[in-house]
Amino acid sequence: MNGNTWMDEALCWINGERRTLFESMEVIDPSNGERIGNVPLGGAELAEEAVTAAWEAFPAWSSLLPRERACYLTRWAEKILQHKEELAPLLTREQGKPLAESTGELEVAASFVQWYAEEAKRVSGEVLPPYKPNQRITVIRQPVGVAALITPWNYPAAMVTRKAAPALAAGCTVVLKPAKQTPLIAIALFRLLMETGLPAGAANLVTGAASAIGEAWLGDPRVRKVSFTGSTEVGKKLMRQAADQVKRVSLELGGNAPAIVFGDADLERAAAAIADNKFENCGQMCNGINRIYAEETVAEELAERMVAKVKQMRVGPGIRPGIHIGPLIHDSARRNVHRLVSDAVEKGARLRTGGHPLTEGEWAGGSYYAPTVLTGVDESMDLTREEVFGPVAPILSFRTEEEVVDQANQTPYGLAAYLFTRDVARTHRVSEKLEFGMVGVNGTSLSVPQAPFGGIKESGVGREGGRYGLEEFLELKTITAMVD
Ligand SMILES: NC(=O)c1ccc[n+]([C@@H]2O[C@H](COP(=O)([O-])OP(=O)(O)OC[C@H]3O[C@@H](n4cnc5c(N)ncnc54)[C@H](O)[C@@H]3O)[C@@H](O)[C@H]2O)c1
Ligand SMILES: O=C[C@H](O)CS(=O)(=O)O
Repeated sequence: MNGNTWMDEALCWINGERRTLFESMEVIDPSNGERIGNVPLGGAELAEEAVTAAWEAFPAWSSLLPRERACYLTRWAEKILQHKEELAPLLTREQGKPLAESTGELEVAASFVQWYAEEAKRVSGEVLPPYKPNQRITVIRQPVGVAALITPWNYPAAMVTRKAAPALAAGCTVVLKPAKQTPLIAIALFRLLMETGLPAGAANLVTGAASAIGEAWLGDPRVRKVSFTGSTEVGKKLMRQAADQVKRVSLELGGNAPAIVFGDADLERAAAAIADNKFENCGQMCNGINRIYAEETVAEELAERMVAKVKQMRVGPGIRPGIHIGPLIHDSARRNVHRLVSDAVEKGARLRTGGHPLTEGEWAGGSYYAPTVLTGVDESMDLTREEVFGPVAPILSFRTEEEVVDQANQTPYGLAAYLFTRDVARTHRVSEKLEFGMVGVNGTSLSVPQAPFGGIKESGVGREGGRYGLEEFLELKTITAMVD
């Protein structure tokens, strides 16, 4: 099966069947601006139809034995891995990331499904000690109900499975809306899910107008849960809409991650880990480093090591072998990145490499930006407060541990933070003081199936991953019985 076949069948999935509409919307390849496909332009009506299918499927799906639900998920994971080489070019074409990153993302996507297939079997309750004679207090866990899942464009495969797998494992049925920039990989993953023989209606996918679909789902009392990954702005809107019916919410929103490099750190290790994180997916990662604080004594050496690494990175169409950095998702994202870099330079930052759009030759038509390292950055510059979401590494310097922890925490966001040091006591001291949901120490890899992923403050509520991610789709029920 080739990539075109996946695109030819780019339709919604409702009640186990493919659905199309007369109206459609285009999917654009960000590496050259060309149209690569069309998907249905769904709205409130289709959204409601999807909820009806999920609502009707819920009693049977939630009544299956956990090990039966696990079988569908295991088959789904196997199919994703079996097809990853065909799906990776599809992901790259609509999202832009290099082919190796797309393959890696599909492996991660499958790992969430596999992990939740196992975890489905471990949902259990508790028997509590009685307060009165002959009293039996039992706590059970039950699926929340129909769950609405809204996914972003930056990790369009992994975010689908990080939400859908725990929801289905818990016994929820789902309606999912992928981002308009990257619906094709979500549709392909759903096709594989349907091929597992999943009962009709247990999982439904709608593409189209985000706010119309969102309003239909948030206003529908049959939907009991919404799980969203994307911008803080949209997350807040969904939270307000969810309040009307007190729906459960999980929000994974923006970040402004600091990376703190202390003078005693292994600088080569720090530079490599920071560069890997910062330039992955062209810097479009919610837990991507946004501010690099280097202790004054090592700031210049860290900058030189970073610049040397960045200069070796090849920018181009992700589909081509040997490319390290693809295009940004669209031109307005590129304009935003350039606005932030220009503001920093105007306010005195030193451009060490990059700092401009790439528009000529092989870059023509795509939204490419030269990977950038800036030194002499300070807090007056907008890029230290806003999420850059692009291939830009801004380096600030600091003198004391107290000062840098305070600066790192000066943000309304609280998703991820990183620190590099050889001092074990400092590792614990600083990790505990950082006001973020996740802290990486001497490394930047945070997203694994077994660990909770998520933020505090305006970076979101709830967690994905691990048994915590499953809890998001379960309700506790206390049964207190008198047995005399
Ligand atoms: N946390 C993350 O992983 C993440 C992912 C993507 C974008 N972002 C942040 O968001 C910024 C803007 O990106 P974006 O505009 O694509 O994000 P976005 O929040 O607009 O989109 C994310 C998802 O929400 C949907 N959506 C948008 N408006 C909606 C509404 N009113 N109701 C229901 N669903 C709605 C989108 O269609 C998409 O599926 C980025 O620059 C970045 O800062 C963060
Ligand atoms: O961008 C947000 C994602 O959650 C990043 S990751 O796939 O978890 O690394």
